[in-house]
Amino acid sequence: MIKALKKKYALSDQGAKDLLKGIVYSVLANISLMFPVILLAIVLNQLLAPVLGASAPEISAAVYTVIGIVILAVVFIFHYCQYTATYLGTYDESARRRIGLAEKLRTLPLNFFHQRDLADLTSTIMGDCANFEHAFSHTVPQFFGAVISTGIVCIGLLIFNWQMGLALLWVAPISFAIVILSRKWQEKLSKKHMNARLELAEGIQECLETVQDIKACNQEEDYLRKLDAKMDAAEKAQISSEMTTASLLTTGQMFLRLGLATVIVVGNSLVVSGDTSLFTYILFLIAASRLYDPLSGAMSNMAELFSVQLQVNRLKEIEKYPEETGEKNIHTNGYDITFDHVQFSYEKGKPVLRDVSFTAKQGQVTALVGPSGGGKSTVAKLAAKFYPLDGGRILLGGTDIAPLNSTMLMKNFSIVFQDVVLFNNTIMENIRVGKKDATDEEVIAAAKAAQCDEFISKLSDGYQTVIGENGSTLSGGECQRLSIARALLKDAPVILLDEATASLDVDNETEIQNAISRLVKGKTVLIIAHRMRTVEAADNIVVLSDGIVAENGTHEELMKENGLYHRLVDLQTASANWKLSV
Ligand SMILES: Nc1ncnc2c1ncn2[C@@H]1O[C@H](COP(=O)(O)OP(=O)(O)OP(=O)(O)O)[C@@H](O)[C@H]1O
Repeated sequence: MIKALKKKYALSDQGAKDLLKGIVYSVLANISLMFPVILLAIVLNQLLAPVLGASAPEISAAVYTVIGIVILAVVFIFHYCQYTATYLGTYDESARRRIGLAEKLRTLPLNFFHQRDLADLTSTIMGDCANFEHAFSHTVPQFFGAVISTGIVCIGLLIFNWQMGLALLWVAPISFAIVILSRKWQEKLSKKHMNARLELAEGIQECLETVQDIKACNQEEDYLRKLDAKMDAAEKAQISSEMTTASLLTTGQMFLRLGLATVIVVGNSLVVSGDTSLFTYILFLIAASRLYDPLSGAMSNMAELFSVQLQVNRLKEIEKYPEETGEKNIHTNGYDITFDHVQFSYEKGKPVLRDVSFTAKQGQVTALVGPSGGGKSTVAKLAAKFYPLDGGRILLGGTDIAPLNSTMLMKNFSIVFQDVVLFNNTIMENIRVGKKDATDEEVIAAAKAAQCDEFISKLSDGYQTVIGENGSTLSGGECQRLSIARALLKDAPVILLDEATASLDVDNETEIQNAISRLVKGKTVLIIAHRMRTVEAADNIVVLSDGIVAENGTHEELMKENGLYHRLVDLQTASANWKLSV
């Protein structure tokens, strides 16, 4: 049972045990609610007996009072236990689930994050987990509790008097069938609603991230119109899903109440014919009022369970995603990076790299140049094993990186990306990301080498200044220098520089390049730069065009070849003389 609950609702061992405990206490709490009904039937039977000329056992008011108090105590105890088992258990499980998800995300390959949409992931981690909290505290135990306890009571009532039992219960299977048979329909509408909500979340996130550009292009109206359309779609999907569920549910619940009419009709005729006692009749009338409430509740819970199952499936998708594996002990013979007939595509059928082969030697600077979209950044990312290849091999010091553990492999790389990522933390900690155990002195030395010291000293709190989300309080060039400082601090044997000096002015660029020159001594350096001037001194230049290596050699060799590289240099020289004219 615990295993089945674990599997169905993606629970931990403890979570499944707590849920089972919650269900058992829900059953007991529901059954305990029948005790006052039985006591009431007995009291009514005794009160009405003289009026109706029937006989009933004489019980004193004191005895009824004592039994009443005992029943109240039992009801209270079971409800208290149900409350603690379901609510406390659920919140503990919720904490475990969130921590588990975070742990899982930590172990997933980078590929996963490139495949999944950020808004979708946020919605699973935040929204779905909050929905689970509600479902597992207010719905799941109550549903199973109501179904099991009323099932037991129904069996008892059928054994006690099968005719009256049938009159009371014939409606239940039909009512439940209305809700169960429409499950596929409800699920389809819930899915539609969920997708519309996700699209809206993506739209809002995109809007917040690009608010500057939207305003700069005077696109607010157009953008808000599109966002409005997404809101309308989400609203319509929600109304349609909820209205359908509510209509089906109300139909089922109304049908259930028909049972009261059949109890009255059948009970009347059985009492009149003398086939049943007045006590039985009264008992079934009261039972009808008590039994249909939990059954109605169970039907509502069932509808919520259908929708929760969709979210559980999304969670299971993350939990099932194969974790980052691979050899953790990495042995390489030096740090040459070799691309050996590499083929790669982001989307099936759309090749981005076709048969790319070259070697970036240790102790040398290898530059990747070429027209935009030629595949330079992709090559740099593949060198660090961000994605699996479609064909060919990438070797680090003669070792194929495909079977290696990415996290361990990454220890050999210092990377400065085009898009700098900074955290909403102090400058000191943002640089320290490069080397967790670096001393303050080491961090400051790296910052000085990356020409950061000057602007940092002008900030009110110096290295302790908090720089806002993704360095929002700094300029593009300052962010880039921090990212270079981070790479300098890491001091790994392989250095990937993707447009590392793109946001710097000429003075800064020269100084940073001096710093980088110190950093790269004896290392394998793969550098992507659009300014040909930056790569003239490179030991090897790989010209990538349309996913293939078009040319390969030193600046002088490539200039002699008079091919694509030559044309790119000419173009840049021409553009250097370009002036803005009005
Ligand atoms: N995450 C991605 N998903 C799908 N396609 C992508 C992705 N990243 C890049 N591409 C595509 O792959 C091709 C190569 O892109 P890449 O960024 O490697 O080129 P690049 O030479 O670095 O370009 P640029 O000089 O403009 O930065 C392009 O056609 C691009 O549209």
